[in-house]
Amino acid sequence: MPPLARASGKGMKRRPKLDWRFVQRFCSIQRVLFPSWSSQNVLMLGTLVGVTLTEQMIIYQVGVIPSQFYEALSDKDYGAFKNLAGLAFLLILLNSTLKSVDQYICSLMSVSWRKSLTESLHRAYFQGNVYYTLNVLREDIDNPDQRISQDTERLCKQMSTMVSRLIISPFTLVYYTYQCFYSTGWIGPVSIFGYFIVGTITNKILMGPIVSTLFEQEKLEGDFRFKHMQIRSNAESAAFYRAGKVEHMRTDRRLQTLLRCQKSLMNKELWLYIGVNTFDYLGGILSYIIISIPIFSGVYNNLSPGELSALISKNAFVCIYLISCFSQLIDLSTTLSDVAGYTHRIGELREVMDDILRTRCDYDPASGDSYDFDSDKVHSGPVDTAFILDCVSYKSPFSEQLLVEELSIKISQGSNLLVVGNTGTGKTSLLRVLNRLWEADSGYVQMTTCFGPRGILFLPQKPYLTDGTLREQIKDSKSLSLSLSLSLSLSLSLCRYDVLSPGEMQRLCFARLFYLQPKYAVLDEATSALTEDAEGQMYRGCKQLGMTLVSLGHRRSLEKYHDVSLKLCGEGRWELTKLKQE
Ligand SMILES: Nc1ncnc2c1ncn2[C@@H]1O[C@H](COP(=O)(O)OP(=O)(O)OP(=O)(O)O)[C@@H](O)[C@H]1O
Repeated sequence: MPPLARASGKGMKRRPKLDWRFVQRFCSIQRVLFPSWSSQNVLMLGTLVGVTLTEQMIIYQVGVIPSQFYEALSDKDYGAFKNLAGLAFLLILLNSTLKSVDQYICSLMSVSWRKSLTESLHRAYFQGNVYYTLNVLREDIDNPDQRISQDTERLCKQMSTMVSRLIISPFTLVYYTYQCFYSTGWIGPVSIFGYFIVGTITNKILMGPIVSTLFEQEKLEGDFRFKHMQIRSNAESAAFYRAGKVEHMRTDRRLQTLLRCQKSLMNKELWLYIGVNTFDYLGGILSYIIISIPIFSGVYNNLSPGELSALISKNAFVCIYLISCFSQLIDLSTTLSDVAGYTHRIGELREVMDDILRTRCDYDPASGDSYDFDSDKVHSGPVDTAFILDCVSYKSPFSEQLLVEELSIKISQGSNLLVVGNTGTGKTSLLRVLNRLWEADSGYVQMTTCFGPRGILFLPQKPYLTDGTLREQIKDSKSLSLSLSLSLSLSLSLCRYDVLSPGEMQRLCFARLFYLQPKYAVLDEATSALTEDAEGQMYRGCKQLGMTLVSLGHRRSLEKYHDVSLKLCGEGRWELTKLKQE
């Protein structure tokens, strides 16, 4: 099967836009945020609808109070004025409380959405080897880490700022359209709807280029952060190379590219802001134009000046509020363009992760299940065998040249295998194929023993230590059958890569192995940083614990711990020889 990387169509990538694809990706994200009617997010949204509806009722009451003030003042009715002032004060207090509760629920929802979306992305990212394929083999997805951490957070925040305005819009639009029609006849609602349609079309045109530029800006933001992370995690090596000057230049270059993109985004946003602000101010004038029509056509000629001012005040409120409902929707276009950019980035990541899972050769399209190396489920085969390779050919993902051709070998209990060969001949790649990180080009690979303590463990060339205490790295020190001359005590709180020497890290990996005591240990130059004495101690330890070893290495000293040698000779050739035991 061809490597996944070749399946990734770099050239087929479409520019992210506010299109049907956006709608599909947005809806698929909503299904993650609102998985069922009884989910917490749905309940929060329901509460928000309740709060905003009550808020709108109060706003209406507050809005019509000025017209009642006009009436009370023109009638010089002190009692009515006093009651109105008290009522206005109470309503305003209630309104501000409800508005704050509304904002509070929106913030809570943003956090809750982030939790649901990030957890769902994590589930896919850490399933099988998706994180490996995504970071190492796929070129079509930039900065997955940034998409999961920053873009998700921003998407949820922007959506939460939109939600309370959006969910209430249908109610306010219907209600105020009716009120507007009641006061001004058909001319009011028709002109306001026309104004909204023109505003929406204009903003849609202005938003187009913003979505793709925002997408690009987020990519460059990730690249810039990655550069700093690279320096942070390789600070010592960089310092030995005196790489400060070069790295300074390269990091500045990334910053400049990012800032150029940010400026271009701002230039595009300027036109959108001009559009949005023009529609906002036009909206303010439009309400008076609408009200003027029945007044100048003599509809209200029979009213006294006091009644007319009260009516103008009430009508003005209704029209202005309806226009402001539409203006708010138009204002959302800047937020919507952000939401579209982030939706595309997260949607694309989800699609690629699904694709990786689907294209795995162990994926069963009928059941949707995939063979999981983390579980105890393994292909059936002889009990005393770890791997069976039959006519296996493999190559690196971005090359057409086969590293090894038609390799047939059985790795069985008690037969320790040493894999040797020049640099780049495909030794580690063989382990990648065995571990199903890479798919073989042809042939048949079978792992007949489970991965884990009772089965097979891999010790990669570059030791992997997670965050946590030293004890957590090896689980417990009690089973160490060899004294590990680690210069660090077990109380060390954080065991990071830059604290331990490469030799100490390799010893720690062996400590893990001695603790877990697998049946098979696959060691990729696992003792390259140790002295021959220490190497001997480690290998003897493994043998005492009954492990069968598959080692990769250049040292001749390794031969005495193995029974068979597989030499990779380059250009696809290989040789299998029996080793003489001392
Ligand atoms: N992720 C990758 N993407 C593309 N090519 C890769 C990748 N990893 C390794 N290769 C290429 O595959 C070839 C074999 O690499 P491999 O790591 O198997 O070499 P090796 O025999 O283990 O070498 P060494 O003795 O230095 O460890 C090399 O040419 C390497 O550049």
